[in-house]
Amino acid sequence: MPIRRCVIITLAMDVKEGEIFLLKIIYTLLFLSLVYIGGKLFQRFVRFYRIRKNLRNHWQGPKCHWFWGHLGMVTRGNKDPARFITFFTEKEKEFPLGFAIYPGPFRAVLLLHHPNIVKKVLSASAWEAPKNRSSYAALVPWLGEGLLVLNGHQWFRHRRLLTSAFHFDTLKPYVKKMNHCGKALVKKWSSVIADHTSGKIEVFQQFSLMALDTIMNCLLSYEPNAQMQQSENIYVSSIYTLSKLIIERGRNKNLAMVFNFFYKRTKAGKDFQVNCDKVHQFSNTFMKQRRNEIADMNGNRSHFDFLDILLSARDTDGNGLVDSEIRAEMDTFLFRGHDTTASALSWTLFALASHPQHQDKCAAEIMSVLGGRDEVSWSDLSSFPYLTRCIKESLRMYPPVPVISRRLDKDIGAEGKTILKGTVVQISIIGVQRSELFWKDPQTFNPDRFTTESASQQNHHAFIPFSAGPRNCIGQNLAMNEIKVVLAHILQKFKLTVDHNHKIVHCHELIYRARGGLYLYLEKREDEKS
Ligand code: HEM
Repeated sequence: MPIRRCVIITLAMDVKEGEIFLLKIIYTLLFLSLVYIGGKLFQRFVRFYRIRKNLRNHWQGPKCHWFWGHLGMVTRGNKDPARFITFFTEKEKEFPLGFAIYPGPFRAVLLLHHPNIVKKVLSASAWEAPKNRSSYAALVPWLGEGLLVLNGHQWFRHRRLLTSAFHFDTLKPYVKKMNHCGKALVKKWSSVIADHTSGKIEVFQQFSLMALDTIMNCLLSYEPNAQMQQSENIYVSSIYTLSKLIIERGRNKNLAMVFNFFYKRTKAGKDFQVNCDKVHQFSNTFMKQRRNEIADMNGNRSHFDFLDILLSARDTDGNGLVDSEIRAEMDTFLFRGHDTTASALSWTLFALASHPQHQDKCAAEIMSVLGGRDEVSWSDLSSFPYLTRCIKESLRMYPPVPVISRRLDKDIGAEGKTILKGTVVQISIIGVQRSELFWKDPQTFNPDRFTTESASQQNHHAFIPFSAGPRNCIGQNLAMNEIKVVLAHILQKFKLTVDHNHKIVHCHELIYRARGGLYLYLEKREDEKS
């Protein structure tokens, strides 16, 4: 007798009619669930097969293993961290539009570095080309569902509610706070060097703390004084621990660490959770305190910052953001608003230190505009054309965010090719900005690429450090203002030179940074020595 019939008969001997009926329903549901899961898996496989076939037929890529693909080519924990940067830039001659890579048997990614195709993807609506959430997976437990990772209607709602926080009227009073933090940095650096001697500093760490002071001061009207007391402030030390843990997780050779399920069980994963809790506690407490302040003053608060806007923003139905959404935005903006700016400041100063002729021109421009004042005003910001060109050239060569990722939700065609719905696309900002097809001598630092005349002849999507289209960087004006103010303070006082004994290891870890630090020598400017 077949086993199935035998089981049914045995069951039938012990159970009543009603129970048999119930069992039949359970078995049917189980069977239907299996069919559903199988169908979904089959559907996914068919979609992946179509995408892979399209990529194989129309988008060439570097040679790879027939089954494992390029797994191992860009491996985690690669011994050469600069490999990641070169990987994005060196394939351009071979594949001028972009190329496909297969990081394993069931994954396919299309890397784009041609401005015309990049334009098509970036100008697609946020629904047609949503963010690829898996590229932000490690950040989500910390940052929550903020603007950076949201998609669809939620993203649209948040972006609309937050846009007024970056209008010029809101940004204007921030310049005073930027001056304050820039001056504190100069004071700190002055103490590093004794008169007529030179001092060595690691700029990434210095700018990171300064940018954190600035962003918290601007957005929350709170100064943690991170520049002076990094380890004493729980919030500051926690976000440094979190960044460090995320970077270490990215370097970890153990592939299982990609999955939150395994990572959460490790010591590092538990440490990560403890620090996430501390950061969230800070944001929650701060938010509640501000609510009380607003209530105490019957809404008559004298200053209006980002947090005030978060708390008071209402959509057309009169609904505002709930506490968890406000906290996610606070955490997102404080994190995203400091590390990127610190990277931009570090690389610009490095570029100027490597090219003294440009550094001197910037310093002369700053001194002529400020005329001895030690405060940069809002109107001064548009009076530094040479400095602005140098900053842009640095953002071209060393984009703080070198790559961004999308998962297409519709077919997109460009340059005679089609990218199918469902394809994961990586836009190589660094590849576009160092393309030999669009930039003459792309590896040379040349600020004159950004004169009004040269810029007008350039393909607009060949320079996208802040991305472009509906999901461009909401904080770009704030960032540019801060970079100008801080560099004006530094270059007015100091002359910088490169430490040629220290090898610079370029890498992409959360942002474009130098592994092991970026060291420069400081010297007081001649006119400052007297
Ligand atoms: C030099 C400094 C900066 C650079 C190079 C930069 C670059 C970028 C890039 C490339 C994106 C697109 C990311 C993607 O599509 O995945 C982006 C988005 C974003 N940036 Fe920035 N950023 C900078 C400064 C800032 C600052 C100061 C803030 C906050 C005050 C900020 C907040 C954001 C947010 C919230 C998004 C997500 C916007 C959205 O999806 O609607 N960024 N940034």
